[in-house]
Amino acid sequence: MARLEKDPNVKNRPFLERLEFALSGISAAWRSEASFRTQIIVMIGVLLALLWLRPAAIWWAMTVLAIGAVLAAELFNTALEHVIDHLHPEHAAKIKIAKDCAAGAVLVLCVAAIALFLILLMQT
Ligand SMILES: Nc1ncnc2c1ncn2[C@@H]1O[C@H](COP(=O)(O)OP(=O)(O)OP(=O)(O)O)[C@@H](O)[C@H]1O
Repeated sequence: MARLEKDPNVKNRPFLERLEFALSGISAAWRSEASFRTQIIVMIGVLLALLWLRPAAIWWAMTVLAIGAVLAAELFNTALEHVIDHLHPEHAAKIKIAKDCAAGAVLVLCVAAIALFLILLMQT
């Protein structure tokens, strides 16, 4: 297996190339994860609702943070799944706990984001 930390062709590339790696990760998650696609579509709906409701700037800031947190957690969850499936494709009780916890982290942030949106609706 290639050791990436010693490979000058992979580590510490220029900013634009690292940006391309990051966008490629987002694109891979979009293609492989139905939940990531659902979250993005829901988030677009939430942003359209904000455009219509025109709440105070603080609500925009909190909503954008909540959206970013949910999508970032889903990307971490997807990253973890890929690493685990590559390193240990077999069924294992510990892997179930690891994957369930990662999915639980996404769920916690989704519930918090939904709660934030409901509070916003009650305030406007
Ligand atoms: N190798 C494994 N060993 C034990 N349980 C596993 C394993 N792979 C998956 N599971 C179980 O199946 C669930 C779903 O698996 P996985 O996370 O790979 O699929 P997913 O549909 O992409 O999930 P998510 O909606 O969280 O992205 C896990 O949360 C875990 O409970």
